[in-house]
Amino acid sequence: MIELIKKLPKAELHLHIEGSLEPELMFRLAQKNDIQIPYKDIDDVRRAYNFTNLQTFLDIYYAGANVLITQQDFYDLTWAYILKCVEDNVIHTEIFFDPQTHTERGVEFATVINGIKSALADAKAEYGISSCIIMCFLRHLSQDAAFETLEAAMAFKDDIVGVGLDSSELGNPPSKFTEVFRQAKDAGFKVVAHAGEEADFSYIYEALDVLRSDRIDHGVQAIHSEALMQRLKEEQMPLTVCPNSNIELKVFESYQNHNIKTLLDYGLNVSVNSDDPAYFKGYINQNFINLVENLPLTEDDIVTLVKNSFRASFIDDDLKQAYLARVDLALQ
Ligand code: HPA
Ligand SMILES: [Zn+2]
Repeated sequence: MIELIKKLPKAELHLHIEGSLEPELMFRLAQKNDIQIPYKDIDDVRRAYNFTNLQTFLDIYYAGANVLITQQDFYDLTWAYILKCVEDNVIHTEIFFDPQTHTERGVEFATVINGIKSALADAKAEYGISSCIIMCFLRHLSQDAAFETLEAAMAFKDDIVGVGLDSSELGNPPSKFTEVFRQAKDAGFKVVAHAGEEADFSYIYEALDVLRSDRIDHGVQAIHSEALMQRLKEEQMPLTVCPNSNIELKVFESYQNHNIKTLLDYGLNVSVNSDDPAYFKGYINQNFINLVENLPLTEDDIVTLVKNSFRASFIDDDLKQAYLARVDLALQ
């Protein structure tokens, strides 16, 4: 099973680039940029990665992102993630970035996106890895702040495929951002939103009906509504599930209790993703491995999860078919 996981080409659809900042790079950048971080060494950092819910993680994640200052920093961050993609056989990746985490500290929008973009161009040239960029609005901030971010993004419209919604979910429902998502969708951006990670399934309905979401990030709380499950199945609405994240943030008590197999058996379009791999103990293959070691997933289930990652991606249909054929080829 583990051999199968490793040999299958995959797409990753739910990856926060700031969440791929490994402690080693965090230390190097902190030193170079003369930024204080509250850790004395790498072991100390790893000890701090002990979360009780989403917010306890976010506090540490935003503090870590403070070390990112220059375009080269964002390049190095992205390039380090690309090397993990090579290792894990990820051939297409759709990465999130949080512009407000950086612009609030005085780092220019252009600095961030140009660093990410040039690493992704090199990933294509060097390894043939395709990618796209999704910009997330921080939901703990106001809709006005999201509008400012959307305006800044318009200068990079061709570099950004979609907009998303992340950060503190509870108390910040999708409907807080109705107008800015309407404008983004009308401007031609794809729409995704974190919904039903910690908050209840009503947030998933809002993401679908109010934001006109093309995918739901996480979405695991859908399980509590039969009507919603039926709808997600009928529409084949993708859920980008992140098992390690859900365990580390205590959304489920253990891998044995994770509902991904139930969602899959129901006929939903679920995929496996790493979310914030530097913080949640592993990249995409490790997420798959943790699942197969704890749940009765079959080889066919693994293939379905992997194919779903391509089906749910924002690439054009021809490339999608080509990638699905590569999965079949790897199975021969
Ligand atoms: O899992 C997450 N949920 C919400 N916001 C986030 N920002 C990074 N990771 C996450
Ligand atoms: Zn996420």
